[in-house]
Amino acid sequence: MTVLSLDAAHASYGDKQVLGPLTIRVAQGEKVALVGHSGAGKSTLLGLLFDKRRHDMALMPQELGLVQTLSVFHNVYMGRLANRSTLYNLANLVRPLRHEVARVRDILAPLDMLDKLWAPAGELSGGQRQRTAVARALNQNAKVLLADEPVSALDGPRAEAIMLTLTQHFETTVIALHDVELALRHCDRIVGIKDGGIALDQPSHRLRADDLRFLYVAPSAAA
Ligand SMILES: Nc1ncnc2c1ncn2[C@@H]1O[C@H](COP(=O)(O)OP(=O)(O)OP(=O)(O)O)[C@@H](O)[C@H]1O
Repeated sequence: MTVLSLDAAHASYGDKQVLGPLTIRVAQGEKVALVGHSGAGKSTLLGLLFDKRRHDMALMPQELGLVQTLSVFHNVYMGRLANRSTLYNLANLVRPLRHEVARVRDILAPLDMLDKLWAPAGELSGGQRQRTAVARALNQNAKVLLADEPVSALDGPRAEAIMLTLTQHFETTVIALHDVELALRHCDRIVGIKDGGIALDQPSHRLRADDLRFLYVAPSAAA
């Protein structure tokens, strides 16, 4: 069953077209990696996919979207805002409820972030901010994850562990990754973006890192 699709989609910023025409289908259960040079259009493609089904997908944008003045607890809790009433959310913002704190603690513990539960997001390192955004996505009631470089600020072993967590937790994932080795290890389909279009779309088991090298040669002047 197809859970995400675009048909001859385009994206422009001002009068500059940066993506398309582009057609893609993502089936339920697929773990897709978007790879390609910086500026190829991966984030733009994730944005188009998100616009198709905003209501029931978890999104981890590259800039993370954390509220800097709020604690890690509050930022992670926000993953569930849409599932609760405004009154409940307000009450929990002012005085966090014990079971909500327990749920967030359970998510943060394996991410090694428990000691930062009440730290403001603005006082975290880049890697800690990324793990907070991962926790917020895990706290969302969603089966599909769209993520833009979710582990770029993390060291090797932690990046591996979090990629494993994300691809196991969410039924379907589309993740933009600079690290092609990580993409090949954790995703079952590789979609290579080049100059605003799909230049490669293959199962990971048929590919090696060398096969993806052409995606990273200098983009054309139009990109
Ligand atoms: N807000 C914007 N205004 C104008 N142009 C933009 C904007 N955002 C992106 N672009 C342009 O659109 C193209 C695609 O950008 P996009 O961010 O989708 O690439 P990307 O593959 O995600 O890059 P990276 O790997 O560096 O995140 C680039 O040429 C970029 O300069």
